Amino acid sequence: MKNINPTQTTAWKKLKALSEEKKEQTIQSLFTDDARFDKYSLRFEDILVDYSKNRIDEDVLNVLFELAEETGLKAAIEAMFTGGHINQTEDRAVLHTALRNRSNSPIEVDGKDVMPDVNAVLAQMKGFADQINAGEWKGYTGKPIKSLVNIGIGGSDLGPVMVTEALKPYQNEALEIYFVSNVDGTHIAETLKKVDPETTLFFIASKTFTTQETMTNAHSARSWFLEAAKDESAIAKHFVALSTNAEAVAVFGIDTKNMFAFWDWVGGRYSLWSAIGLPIACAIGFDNFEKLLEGAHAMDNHFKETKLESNIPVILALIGIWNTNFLGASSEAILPYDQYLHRFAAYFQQGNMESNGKYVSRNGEKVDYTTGPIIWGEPGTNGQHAFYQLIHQGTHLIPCDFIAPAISHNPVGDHHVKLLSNFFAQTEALMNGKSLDEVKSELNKAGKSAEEITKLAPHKVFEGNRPTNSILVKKIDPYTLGSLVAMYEHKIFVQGIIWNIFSFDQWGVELGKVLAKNILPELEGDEKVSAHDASTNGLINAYKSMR
Ligand SMILES: O=P(O)(O)OC[C@H]1O[C@@](O)(CO)[C@@H](O)[C@@H]1O
Repeated sequence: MKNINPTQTTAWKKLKALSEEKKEQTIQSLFTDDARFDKYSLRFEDILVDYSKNRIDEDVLNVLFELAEETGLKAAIEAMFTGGHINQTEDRAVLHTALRNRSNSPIEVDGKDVMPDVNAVLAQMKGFADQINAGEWKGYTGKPIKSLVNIGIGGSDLGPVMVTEALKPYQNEALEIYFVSNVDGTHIAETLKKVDPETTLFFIASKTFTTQETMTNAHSARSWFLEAAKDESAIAKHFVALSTNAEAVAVFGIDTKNMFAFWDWVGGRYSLWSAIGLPIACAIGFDNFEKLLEGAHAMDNHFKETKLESNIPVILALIGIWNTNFLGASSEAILPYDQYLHRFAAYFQQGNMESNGKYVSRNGEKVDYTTGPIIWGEPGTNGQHAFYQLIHQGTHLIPCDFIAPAISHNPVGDHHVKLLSNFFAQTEALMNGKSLDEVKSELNKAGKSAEEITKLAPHKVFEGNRPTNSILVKKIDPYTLGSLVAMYEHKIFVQGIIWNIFSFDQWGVELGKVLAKNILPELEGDEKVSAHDASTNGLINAYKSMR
């Protein structure tokens, strides 16, 4: 893989010049004819991606593709899919694509084809999920399992949460699924109120099986369970482990035959396709989990095989770079017009920000350009009543991805057409805005006086020219969701390559954890602490005086 400072490339310098040359250009002015939609939208099976409402034209896009070429994107894609150790700081391959490699073509890591192991775990997951769904997995009193509790955090939580919420229409109604992630005792306490130890199965989901929150919650769940079951032999019927760390699983007291393994070349935030996805497979059935894998695999093939100019993840990534590095955006909003997708943005907060929230480049130097954006978002239409004021009339440029299904799982009355009318209207409004003349004319028609118009008009003008992508899918089903998630994963990958950063480690999460471990024992007893700065000492001592 190349190791190029992107700002040193010819393309970057050209883009800089273009951004200067075109700084007065508006999106609206680019819609000189109807051809623009056809030219700047792409169809991938049941997914339509319309990127025409961006501040891009042919000049800009062509140079963005040159940037991708100059930074060695094609070779980087090949390196990932073929098991190269592209996660260089951890000396690991990055092969979440192997987990959904439905072609079963060999993929080697360090000379060994990983597909037999991948398929063995998938078979183990199928066997288990089928038993759970058939009510054949019995608890210690012989009752079938009816409550699933996943205990995990970060990538061991966000993916299963997002997918089971997104695919709730496909969930086995005989099963309830809960997720505990926060070490705050409230999370486990409130969850355990809802379940019965005789009919509850716990997934202890942790790649490392060392994460403080997860192990604390797991031990609390174990204690709660044994208060009822008494006999430790019952653990085997109610606890399974999803991990790469068999030794730690055994130490916890879970039989390793109840362990569903995955491997160090699966990043936590890319792990929902692995054993971490077992609660998904149990909740929606293994057949639907397989469709999720198939949808992601189809997008993998698109990403791997399609020329840059028609490659959806590449285009989304390049437009993101244009917005971030040349138009000054620092965040991106993901706005799904689908209530079932209410955790979709949260999932990609980790997926994107833990991957590209880096300020040191692949050659160990501090970058002199912006890298990963802040990702945020809420479902539409709720966001319209919360933060769209800023998106429309704030001082920040916030590129937005609008996502919507053409078909709802809940065709209640005229709800869906109203939802979609807002989905279509918002990107139109963000692009076209409303001019001062239009505002004055409206106020005039409303009978406002000249003085009132003068006072009010400036506040009612919408500058517009705010970039958006519209992603319209036929329906949020397992296959389509798989494709959508993979699409965003590959967008993140492309941006990491161009920004010349390592997207698959996460050293930035370590310092806080270490300091927390140092402080933990200091919170015992009543003696004052003085080992820290005045603020941290002050806070800890105030806490001690309050409790
Ligand atoms: O799955 P595990 O090993 O318990 O890690 C949980 C999460 O913690 C991290 O912050 C890494 O420490 C995320 O990258 C990861 O998804």
